[in-house]
Amino acid sequence: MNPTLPTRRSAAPKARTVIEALPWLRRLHGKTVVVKFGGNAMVDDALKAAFAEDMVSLRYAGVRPVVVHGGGPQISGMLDRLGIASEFTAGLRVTTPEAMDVVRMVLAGQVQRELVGLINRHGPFAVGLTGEDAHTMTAVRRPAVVDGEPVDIGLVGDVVAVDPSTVEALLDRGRIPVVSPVARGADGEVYNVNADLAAAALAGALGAEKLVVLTDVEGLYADWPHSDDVINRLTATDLEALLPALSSGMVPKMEGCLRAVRGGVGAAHVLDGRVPHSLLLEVFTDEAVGTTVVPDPPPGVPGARAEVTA
Ligand SMILES: Nc1ncnc2c1ncn2[C@@H]1O[C@H](COP(=O)(O)OP(=O)(O)O)[C@@H](O)[C@H]1O
Ligand SMILES: CC(=O)N[C@@H](CCC(=O)OP(=O)(O)O)C(=O)O
Repeated sequence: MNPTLPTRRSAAPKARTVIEALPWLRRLHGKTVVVKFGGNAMVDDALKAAFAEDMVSLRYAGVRPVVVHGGGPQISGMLDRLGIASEFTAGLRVTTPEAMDVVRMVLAGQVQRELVGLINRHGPFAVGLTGEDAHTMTAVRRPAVVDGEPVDIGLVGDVVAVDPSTVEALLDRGRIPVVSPVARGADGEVYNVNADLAAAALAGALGAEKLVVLTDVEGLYADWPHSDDVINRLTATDLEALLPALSSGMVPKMEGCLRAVRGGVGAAHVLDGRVPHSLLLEVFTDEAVGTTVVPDPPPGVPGARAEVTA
């Protein structure tokens, strides 16, 4: 017998994986999935390449993937190199006009270009744009809220309107849009938008099936930083109750998940982007990974309670 041919025993687990994926493939065919790739998850070249491969796999599987990328650490690195001070308030960067130039340059000129290049190694799929392009995202200046009080943090915007038609036209042509979280203001300013909130706004406007947020932790920890028990699943109401207790980068991330499911997105998932292909595991298998936020059940239907696993 040829030793390189798979035996019955070795082929079975692979076949099971394919069989498990079939109902998910059917359910997600033609559906839009918005994937937020956080700057902290872009830790090495192999992970970035695996991410690009996953986007192309989704596309070949008949899903319409849209990427919204972050780049917080990359912006901080460039600001440091240029000797420009930077600080965060409630998870949002205090953005002076000088810092805004750097934000725009790093997001649109560096991080977005790199992801577009990595995806396009597999074919002519990725097209980069920012929220400014064709008025895709319009923002208004937003203060941060600290202890219930608004604090001015400069040119930071909250997306108040999304015109998804450009992104939809790209998806209709089989492209993979890669969107930088920079938005135009109706007041003529350009605003720095947190990428989680930009992804949530776009997912809602596109009527996406899922928002998937790839970050540098396994999910939402129930008692961070004291323990690493991950909350597996929670409803929008459960999450709303938790929001005031959250800190740093998790504030906009979970606010984004809440806005997405309240805005009509089927579910929002926070996954560990440091684990190669965790996205495919979430999308195409029964495996419960990371934290899933689901819309509230309709009145009269018992809802799933928040579930925590160690
Ligand atoms: N409850 C929590 N669960 C998990 N991480 C938390 C929590 N609260 C704060 N964090 C912090 O939030 C970080 C993720 O947010 P952020 O640094 O903005 O990542 P990204 O670049 O992916 O948007 C984690 O690395 C962790 O340090
Ligand atoms: C207002 C605000 O904070 N904007 C973010 C935009 C990038 C971002 O959100 O990147 P991550 O997803 O990697 O954190 C910033 O300037 O860092």
